Amino acid sequence: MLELSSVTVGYRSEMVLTDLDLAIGTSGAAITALLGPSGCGKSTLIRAIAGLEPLSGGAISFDGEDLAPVPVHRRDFGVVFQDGQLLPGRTVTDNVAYGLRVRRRPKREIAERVGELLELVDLAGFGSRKAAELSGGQQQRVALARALAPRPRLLLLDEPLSALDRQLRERLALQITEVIAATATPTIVVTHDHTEAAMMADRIAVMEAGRIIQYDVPEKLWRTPRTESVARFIGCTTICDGAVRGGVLDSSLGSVPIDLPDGPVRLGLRPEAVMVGPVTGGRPVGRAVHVASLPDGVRVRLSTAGLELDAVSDIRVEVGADVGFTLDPNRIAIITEASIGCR
Ligand SMILES: Nc1ncnc2c1ncn2[C@@H]1O[C@H](COP(=O)(O)OP(=O)(O)OP(=O)(O)O)[C@@H](O)[C@H]1O
Repeated sequence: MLELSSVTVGYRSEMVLTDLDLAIGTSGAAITALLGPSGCGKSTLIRAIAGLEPLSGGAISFDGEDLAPVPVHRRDFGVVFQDGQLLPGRTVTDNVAYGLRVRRRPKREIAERVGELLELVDLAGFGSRKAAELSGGQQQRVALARALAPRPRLLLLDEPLSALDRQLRERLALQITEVIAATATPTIVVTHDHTEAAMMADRIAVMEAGRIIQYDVPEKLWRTPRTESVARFIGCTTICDGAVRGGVLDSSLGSVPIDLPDGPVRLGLRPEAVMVGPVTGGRPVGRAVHVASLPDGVRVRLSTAGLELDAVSDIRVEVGADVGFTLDPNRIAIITEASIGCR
């Protein structure tokens, strides 16, 4: 178990992490994503866990051992940064072997382990190539192999995919999770992309302004974001209040059956939770103010009940037309810390 209690870290007088608490299970190949907007302190947190930033307050422990007196190289944590930080003029083999050489492992063991890892990251046969001669995706796979070579007890990945193009990112995200599973290494991966977080992680810790505000399995995070800002961060573009009575949710955006106890609720709506259809009796109506044809369907911005609402559509919609819409109760997010108003 990695436990952070009241962790505070600052640069000069400005505090970046303030009283941050988080407990992460570290058995097997569990992957935790650290998700949050740019500048919220994700990299600072990873660096603090790795021992690269001193704490101004609080404590970090691993399996009950306080890490304060344990220097970086004794923590047995593997770290991969955004740009891999390989030794560019050295071979792939030298790079992967680096951590084993500094630990003075026998030559034969190093050769075997390097071979095993290059196989695992799909770079067998690349051992004698210079790191600088590889593509960005290949370099990140070498960095992953290098971090895993000494069998770390925790792997820390700081935005390992952010320098790569989207298609490659998705492929590499899956490959990284396979490698982590094969080596059974507990991992924390930093990302600002919630889809990437869900592709890779078993649990997601959402960070905002130097604190963890929610730590949940992905399904729970999508369905029940704790605050409006978490809801917006995971893609809800409209926040609206409603009330449940007798299994029916009523709001200014219509009524839908829902499996929730009676009482006021606050909804977060992603475009996928709002489906456009023809204007028929009983269905709420909105005016299309913007229409975009995306690869996975038509996205419509509706003006209705004094607010703007993003929706998806299977039918052709013209800007300025009135259309009907319905909420999909299975895709609505229910914000657990409620207050009143629609925006
Ligand atoms: N070495 C440093 N010296 C001074 N301030 C720093 C330093 N490193 C980071 N900061 C500041 O700390 C805050 C958090 O930065 P950090 O890199 O931890 O955030 P992040 O969530 O990882 O952001 P991003 O997603 O953009 O990488 C920012 O305001 C940043 O400017």
